[in-house]
Amino acid sequence: MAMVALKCPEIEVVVVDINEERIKAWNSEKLPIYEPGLLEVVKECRGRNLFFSTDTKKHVGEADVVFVSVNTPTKTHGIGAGRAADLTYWEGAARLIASVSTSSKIVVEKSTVPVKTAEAIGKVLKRNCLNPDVKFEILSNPEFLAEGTAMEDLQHPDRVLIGGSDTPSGQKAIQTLAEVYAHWIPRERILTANLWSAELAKLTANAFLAQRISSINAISALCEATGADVSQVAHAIGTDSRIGGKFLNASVGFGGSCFQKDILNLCYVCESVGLKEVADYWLQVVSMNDYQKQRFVERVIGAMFNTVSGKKIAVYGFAFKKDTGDTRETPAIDVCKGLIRDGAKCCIYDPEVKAEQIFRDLSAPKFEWDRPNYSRSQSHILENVQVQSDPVAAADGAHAICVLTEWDEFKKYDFAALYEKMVKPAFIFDGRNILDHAKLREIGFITYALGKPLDPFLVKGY
Ligand SMILES: NC(=O)c1ccc[n+]([C@@H]2O[C@H](COP(=O)([O-])OP(=O)(O)OC[C@H]3O[C@@H](n4cnc5c(N)ncnc54)[C@H](O)[C@@H]3O)[C@@H](O)[C@H]2O)c1
Ligand SMILES: O=c1ccn([C@@H]2O[C@H](COP(=O)(O)OP(=O)(O)O[C@H]3O[C@H](CO)[C@@H](O)[C@H](O)[C@H]3O)[C@@H](O)[C@H]2O)c(=O)[nH]1
Repeated sequence: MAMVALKCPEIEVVVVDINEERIKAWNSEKLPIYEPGLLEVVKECRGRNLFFSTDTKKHVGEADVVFVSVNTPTKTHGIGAGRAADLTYWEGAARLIASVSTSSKIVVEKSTVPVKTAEAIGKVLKRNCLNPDVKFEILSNPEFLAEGTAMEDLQHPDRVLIGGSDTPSGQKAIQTLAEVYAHWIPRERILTANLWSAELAKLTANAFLAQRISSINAISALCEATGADVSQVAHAIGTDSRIGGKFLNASVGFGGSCFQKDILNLCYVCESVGLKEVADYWLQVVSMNDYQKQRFVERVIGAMFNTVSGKKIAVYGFAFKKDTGDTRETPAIDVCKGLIRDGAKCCIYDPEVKAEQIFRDLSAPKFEWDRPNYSRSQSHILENVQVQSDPVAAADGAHAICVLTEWDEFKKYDFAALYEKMVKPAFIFDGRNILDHAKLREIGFITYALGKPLDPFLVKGY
């Protein structure tokens, strides 16, 4: 919405949220999320044609176009728990729109939703609006930005997708929204589709992207077993223009609020229409991701003589990727919990994630719909977690460093100095393959690089 305000000075944009704290932060110097370049844009537009308010009734009532971007998390209980999207917030927003509307509106689905949500929302809007002259046109306009690069993604998107109904009023609404984006996006990049295609395209895009990561992560395990190098394999296949080179970085696992949620949602939709085999196919992407996190934990414990009990392990990076403070579904949660379950003491450093957030994430029970064995109390977890604001202090007296986020600053650290402060043998487990492994070995570290030929120290029988 900040980008719309920036590019369309004649449009008044009001962001409303029921969360007062967040709106207060949006109106301050310290925004509620860290996203490079966002503060500058907000500062330029705020008070001009961009406003933040908790007065949902007033501003929704006055709007011609309402973008609904509320959260659509995975259901945690009831029918479809662990798979289906929880549409409570969406329905709440739709009821509010219906109750305050005195003029016709375009309602834009910006949240990621299951296919056919527009149909359900249409019914809620129609049945709850008291004024029979008010008409609602629903559009699906899924968002494809990635966190950490959001401003660049919004400024130069590969495409914008707008789905609407085939009726004349549906087509008119599509054109209205297309004109907003046409302020800065070339027309040929503004794609139109029917509602169901647009809704399904969003889930499919995330499923395909996540599938690439799970595929290369599966190959990373095979590389370690055979002496191949996953970076070389990824480069070799990525130069085939049919495959392409992006999203082939092997990692400790994908995280973020979207990939897992949206694949589970896709699987639920498949199951609901009787396509069990299709659901099983996509579910494997999530299972492979869980396997990769577990494999990393086992690698750490196995390398350190099968025991991490009482050992301090420095964890570098807690965010789910670099350049964000977001920790939703970050692989660091599962990895830290896995190490602590085996007795390790994790000392975590992340340049953007606050200590309260880390403690909250590690104390919350994971939604364990598929892993009943993990349902132990979380209290022992927190006793074994320390959060450090200094990476050197985090490594002081540690047996190992685990790199779990690809923050650029990690590459610049003085690892020789860190080595001096650590217990020997000192280990480094690079879950993002961002460090100079040859140099680390020269310093004396036992170095594990994901999907790369194993350090002789880690090979059985050495
Ligand atoms: N985060 C991303 O990078 C990203 C990218 C593409 C799509 N999406 C999708 O966008 C949606 C939102 O994601 P998010 O990460 O911003 O979630 P979020 O939980 O950070 O934010 C959602 C906000 O909606 C507010 N809200 C809930 N009900 C409301 C109501 N009735 N009226 C007004 N405000 C209400 C909440 O208070 C919250 O601040 C999800 O469907 C997500 O899948 C997110
Ligand atoms: O080669 C890669 C690329 C990414 N990742 C990991 O995958 C996760 C997701 O990364 P990314 O997709 O860059 O960030 P998100 O903000 O989750 O963005 C995804 O999810 C958004 C929400 O739906 C979509 O809008 C975006 O298009 C889609 O990329 C992160 O943990 C990354 O570290 C890898 O492990 N290897």
